[in-house]
Amino acid sequence: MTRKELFKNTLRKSVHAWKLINELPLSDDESLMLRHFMDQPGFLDLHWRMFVPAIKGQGTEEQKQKWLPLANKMQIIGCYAQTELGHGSNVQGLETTATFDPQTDQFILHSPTQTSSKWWPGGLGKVSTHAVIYARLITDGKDHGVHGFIVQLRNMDDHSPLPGITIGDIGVKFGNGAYNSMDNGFLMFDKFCIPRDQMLMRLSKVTREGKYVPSDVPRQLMYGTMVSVRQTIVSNASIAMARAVCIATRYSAVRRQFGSQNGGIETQVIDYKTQQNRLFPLLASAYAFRFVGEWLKWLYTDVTQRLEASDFATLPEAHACTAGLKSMTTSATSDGIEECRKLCGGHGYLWCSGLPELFAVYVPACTYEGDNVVLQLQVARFLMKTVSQLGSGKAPAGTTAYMGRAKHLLQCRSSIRKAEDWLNPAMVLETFEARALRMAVSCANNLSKFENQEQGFSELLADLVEAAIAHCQLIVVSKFIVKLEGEIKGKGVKNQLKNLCYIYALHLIHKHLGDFLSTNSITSEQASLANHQLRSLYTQVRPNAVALVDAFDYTDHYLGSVLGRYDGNVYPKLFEEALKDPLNDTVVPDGYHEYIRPLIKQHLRSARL
Ligand SMILES: CC/C=C\C/C=C\C/C=C\CCCC(=O)SCCNC(=O)CCNC(=O)[C@H](O)C(C)(C)COP(=O)(O)OP(=O)(O)OC[C@H]1O[C@@H](n2cnc3c(N)ncnc32)[C@H](O)[C@@H]1OP(=O)(O)O
Ligand SMILES: Cc1cc2nc3c(=O)[nH]c(=O)nc-3n(C[C@H](O)[C@H](O)[C@H](O)COP(=O)(O)OP(=O)(O)OC[C@H]3O[C@@H](n4cnc5c(N)ncnc54)[C@H](O)[C@@H]3O)c2cc1C
Repeated sequence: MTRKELFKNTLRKSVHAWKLINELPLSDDESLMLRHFMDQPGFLDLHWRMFVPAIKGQGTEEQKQKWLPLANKMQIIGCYAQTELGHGSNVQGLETTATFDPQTDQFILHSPTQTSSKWWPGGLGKVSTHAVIYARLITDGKDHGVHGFIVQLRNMDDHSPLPGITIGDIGVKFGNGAYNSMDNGFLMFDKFCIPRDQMLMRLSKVTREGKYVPSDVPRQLMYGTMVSVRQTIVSNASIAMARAVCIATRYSAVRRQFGSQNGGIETQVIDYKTQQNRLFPLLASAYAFRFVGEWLKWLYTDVTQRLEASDFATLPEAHACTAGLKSMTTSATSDGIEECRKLCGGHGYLWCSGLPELFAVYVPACTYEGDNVVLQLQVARFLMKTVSQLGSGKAPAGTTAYMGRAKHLLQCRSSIRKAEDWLNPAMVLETFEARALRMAVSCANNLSKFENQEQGFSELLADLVEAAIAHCQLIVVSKFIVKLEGEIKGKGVKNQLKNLCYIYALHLIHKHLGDFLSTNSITSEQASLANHQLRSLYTQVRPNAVALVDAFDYTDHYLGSVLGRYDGNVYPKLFEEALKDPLNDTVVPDGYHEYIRPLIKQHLRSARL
């Protein structure tokens, strides 16, 4: 499809999905599943996952009563317009202004520079009638920082931009289809006025007289919508990873290369230890991210309930966990999808393998909802704060509770003696805890050598990110282990999950061996025992690998992959797909008479001379 066709077709699908949601009717959770099966980025994502939650989280009761019924019935369509051309990560650096005018009781929205243009918001370019806009609030010449406002963008009769608003699509993005179904947009305000009651005023207010009244709740609640979406992105990482792994596993069982004895059949590529060493950790990650996603959903629900009761104690941890796990799981999934493409050899590069499109549509997850490095630095700040409070009498809680055992974890030596010890959950956990804590403490010690903490933080950014990743990996491993300790239905399922859990943990040890050795969390002998155990786990997973991806229950239609077909009938279907290509519509291609024939003839002439 051309971009215009793709965009219009996504509108058609979105509106059809909305019709089904109402007619069937579907619950909120089922509606999200429908979005998942629609399988194309579109304006509904931003409307439901960001615009509506932003109003719910930051609007007053009155504002919610006014706007939510309209949004819930989709009589208005909204997006989340925070990022600008010049600033995305640095939200406090946004430039759009919202200046209160006491004469008219309005805010004047203005884009003072080119870099202050809103740039990237999904659904903004062509669809949304409204947006939650983030702008610097100015009253009486004073800048109160960034706040949210509900703004109508387009005329409700003919969809034209309202006077004072310049709006459009930012252009083609990575890939052919992929994220191009979405109208990520730009927007500039030229002294555009909105009524005062369209500032989202749950967190702070501007009175009729123009007085700014900050609230006593943390200003970070303004970032609440991002916390909510980061949480869903973690579960989505599992879905995308599982999809790629399903394709690569099924195809690896079908594909044969080398190893034929006396004209017999060749070896299935899935039987090569190198293939297993690349594939099975990704299979394990798909399961691991699912379980950590379930846990994160619980954590998010818990913090939301606490916030409603004005208990803000767990907000920093919820922020650190959602930011860190969003970052870690999306980076691993993007890399994992690309690895699955390579695991499928040359055919993985064909569009009909389903992998190029999956990669192209998935990879911006490393950037949107917070650049992955910037987010790990938030985790690092949280860890440095926790380390600095050790010994102050305030016991670390939640995912940093292990830091409360710092005295032991800083000096303990791993008691792994044989390969099977690496299947002991307590020993594995202690190894990850020791590594994470020692990396964090080492950063804290290095930081303390700087007179200026901010300068030290800047100097140590790379180490801090690694410490944050170590902490996040510990969370994922520990939540997988907790899952195994709970009730698991199905004969033999627990054993399979156990294998995957230890593959996940041990492959991380192998991958980050430098960390584990340099922190003395394990010795090189213990590392080689871990590798030995890992190989043994691969052998145990091998006979069940296809069943473990079938368990994701993805239909052929959803997978959209000739290589990942359930029936394994890959080669005839590759031919069928090839023959569908428009280049094969004619035997002699367009351009033959114009370019190929004259070229050949010229050679023939010179050959005769
Ligand atoms: C597959 C699809 C799935 C779902 C579909 C849904 C949607 C469609 C898909 C994509 C849509 C994408 C939409 C977007 O991208 S919207 C734009 C997203 N933008 C960002 O994420 C920007 C990232 N930047 C930030 O979040 C912040 O600027 C920052 C990096 C966190 C820094 O903020 P700043 O105010 O300067 O804070 P600091 O000075 O660093 O920290 C102050 C203090 O605040 C704490 N903090 C920061 N953020 C939060 C938060 N969210 N919640 C709670 N607390 C927070 C921070 O830890 C620090 O605490 P101290 O105790 O140390 O003071
Ligand atoms: C597909 C897609 C959809 C999007 N949808 C929306 C949307 O609906 N609404 C919306 O408001 N926005 C949206 N965005 C914007 C998105 O949220 C931002 O692009 C994202 O937050 C990253 O910010 P940035 O572009 O400013 O990156 P930058 O911050 O400019 O990052 C550039 C580089 O600088 C590094 N860097 C930046 N700051 C630091 C630091 N402090 N320390 C170390 N390194 C640093 C980063 O790691 C990165 O390598 C979308 C983006 C994409 C790609």
